[in-house]
Formats: sequence, structure tokens, C-alpha cells
Amino acid sequence: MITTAPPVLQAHSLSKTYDSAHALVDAGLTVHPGESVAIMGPSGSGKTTLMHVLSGIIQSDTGDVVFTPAPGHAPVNLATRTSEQRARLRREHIGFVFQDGLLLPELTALENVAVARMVAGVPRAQAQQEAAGWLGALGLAGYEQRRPGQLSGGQAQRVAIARAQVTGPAVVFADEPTGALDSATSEAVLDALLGSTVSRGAPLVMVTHDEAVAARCSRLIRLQDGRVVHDSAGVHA
Ligand SMILES: Nc1ncnc2c1ncn2[C@@H]1O[C@H](COP(=O)(O)OP(=O)(O)OP(=O)(O)O)[C@@H](O)[C@H]1O
Repeated sequence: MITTAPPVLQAHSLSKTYDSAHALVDAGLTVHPGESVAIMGPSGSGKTTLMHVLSGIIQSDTGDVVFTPAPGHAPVNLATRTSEQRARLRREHIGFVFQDGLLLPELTALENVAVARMVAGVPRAQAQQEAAGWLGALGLAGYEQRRPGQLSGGQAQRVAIARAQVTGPAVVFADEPTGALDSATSEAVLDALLGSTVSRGAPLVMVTHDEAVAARCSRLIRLQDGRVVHDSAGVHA
């Protein structure tokens, strides 16, 4: 019997206007398990806004974002949820990796990752064990007690990836995750990011300005003036 997993995200008719800026104009995107989606477009084309709407950080003026946190879980329309409900969904089911990692400088690598589980109520010892597992999987065994200032840019980004993955999120969003890295380090971080998401079925949605990074993804979306003007999957908004 063939079973088709439901989309993790189904967004349509998304529009968002800031004062006079049309950040999103009738944009839509459906993301399936195991996809890696690169979002590209000129500065100001709406990439960050789209990612923030898809992840429930902000809400669009129109449209729906239907998120299915796990197969069998009831779909949730982020457009109708309060900011507290969306924050909880993000904490429990969505991972983020940003350009500069945003690690807490006073915490060790292990604590930076473990804290993502502890805020969900997981006891410290268990959270640290899970964190150590992810650091090891990302090639950082032996670096657990280093603080971010004692790590290279690529190592710090892998800690940020471990922190994003430790909660087992249904989807991972990355905003220029390799933007601050040289090309060899960027390649290794991208391997870690793709390997840790897509391989376990969670889609990766990544904003990038780098064509080489986008070429590693299974799908490319291009935005222009807030509109999806190209989708390599052939599905337009
Ligand atoms: N909080 C805000 N207040 C006012 N205007 C905003 C805000 N956020 C975004 N915008 C505007 O919305 C449009 C889209 O911005 P967005 O940050 O989504 O673009 P982007 O493609 O991510 O750009 P970049 O590549 O430069 O990061 C721009 O015209 C921007 O100035």
C-alpha cells in the first residue's frame, strides 16, 4: 500500500503590506516532507517576510498557513492562532538556523543545545544527553564545553544546527545559514544542515543569496516584488 505523507506546510494567498511596501503579494508555497527549498530573490523581494509568515513569527494580512507538525497530528492554521499559540508551536515543532548562529555567548556548546529541550520541560540531564548526541552527529564530539567565542564560524553554525534539530522539529528554517562562512566551510555546514533535516524527512526551507547553496537544494523558489515568480517544482502560487 502506498501512503502519501501530508504536506508539512500549505500556504496560499499570502499578502503582507508594511506602510507602502508590498512585502508579499498573493504568494503561496506547499512544502512536503524531505524537501529542501531554497528561497532566492533580490534584496527587498520578500524572502525574510515569507519565511517569517511560514514559521508563524509574523502573520500575513491575508491568506492561510496550514502547518502539520507530525503525520496524524491535526493541521494547524497559523493565520488563526494567537502569538502565544504560534510561539509554542515554534518552540515544539519548528527549528531555526540564522546567519550568525545566535548562540548564547555565556553558555557552552552543550548548554546552548540542551537549553532548547529544557525550555520544553525536559530534565537537564536528559536534555544534555540528547544535546551531546546531536553535537556528536554533527562532528563536534569533544567541543561540548567550549563557549561560542572558542569555536570557529563553521563549528558555531553546526552547534546552531544541533540546537535547531534537538527538538526533532517538523521543519527547519534557515536564513542565510552560510552567509558568513568561506566556501569550504559553507559546504561542510550545508552538508550538516541537509544531512540532519532531509535525511530524517523534515523539510528544510532556506533563504540564500548564493546560487551554489541553492543548487544543493531539491527545489528553488524565486521571489520578485513579493510574488513567487519561479518554482522549480512547477507549482506556482
Ligand atoms: N518591519 C518592517 N517594517 C517596514 N517595512 C518592512 C519591514 N520588514 C520588511 N519590510 C519591507 O518589506 C519588503 C520585503 O522585505 P524582506 O525583508 O522580506 O525582503 P528580503 O527579500 O528578505 O530582503 P534582503 O535580501 O535584503 O534581506 C521590503 O520593501 C522591506 O523594506
